[in-house]
Amino acid sequence: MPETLLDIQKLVFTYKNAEQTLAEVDFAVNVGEFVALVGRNGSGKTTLTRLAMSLIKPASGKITFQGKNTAAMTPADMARSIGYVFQNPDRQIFHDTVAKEVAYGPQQLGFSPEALNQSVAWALRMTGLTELAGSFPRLLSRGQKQKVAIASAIAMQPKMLILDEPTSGQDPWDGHNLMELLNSLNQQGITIILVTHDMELIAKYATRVAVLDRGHKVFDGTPSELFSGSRDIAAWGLIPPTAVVLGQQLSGVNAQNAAELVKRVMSTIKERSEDYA
Ligand SMILES: Nc1ncnc2c1ncn2[C@@H]1O[C@H](COP(=O)(O)OP(=O)(O)OP(=O)(O)O)[C@@H](O)[C@H]1O
Repeated sequence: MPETLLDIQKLVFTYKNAEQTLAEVDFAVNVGEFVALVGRNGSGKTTLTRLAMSLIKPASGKITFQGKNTAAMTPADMARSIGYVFQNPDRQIFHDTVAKEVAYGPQQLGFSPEALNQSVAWALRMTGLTELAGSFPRLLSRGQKQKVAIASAIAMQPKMLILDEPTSGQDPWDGHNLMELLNSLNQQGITIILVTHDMELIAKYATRVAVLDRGHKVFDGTPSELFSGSRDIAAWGLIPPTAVVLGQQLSGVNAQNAAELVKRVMSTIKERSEDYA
């Protein structure tokens, strides 16, 4: 039996003077999963993660973490178990060196000096920041700042990491490096929830995808189920990865005919880029 880490049941949330943002959402995450949380802008993804962190409280419904009800827990309590990485790393960087920044969280949690040193060294090593330990974080590139935010989160030895659109605004190389980092953290046992609009990343890295649409969870399954063509994902504001569209459009092409294959691939890519231009 997989062990449930985060269990969200029948969660309802409404911002003041607004329409209902989340409507009876059920969402459970097991130990070791790499779950993508997707959906069009305003579908409620960030709200759901903020509820999981106890940054806001639901109108009704229940959230448990490792079987414990989080209703009376504060964000500081939740930070012991879940590392949260904001979309904009500038929102969570305050100290004048990378090392001090990464050490702040575990210091607040009361790590012993030895555990603190070990944890900070591990977090810097995992994120490739060891050489930048003495650097001023605000002068780093966006990709490096994002890694500082992740190092700060993992230095607290969380069971789970929640990242809200960490690759948005990054160049493809930084985005790729970041996903490889998340993949290796996941392989080291950290459960991951990734909020993203990037279907290519989901197809490559996620073990499961949950789709929110106007505050309702409308899909929860594997990336291959989501992209199998059996669901109208465009109605949820999602665009399938290029490889999936190619696979669907090229079925029946004789793969031994390389020239024809290349021609069809190129024209499909061109059509898609015109569709979404
Ligand atoms: N502080 C707030 N007060 C009032 N309404 C809010 C607040 N924050 C978000 N909302 C509204 O709640 C809805 C869900 O927002 P949320 O940020 O959770 O969506 P999202 O799926 O994360 O969107 P995006 O992909 O754009 O980040 C939206 O309609 C948004 O305008």
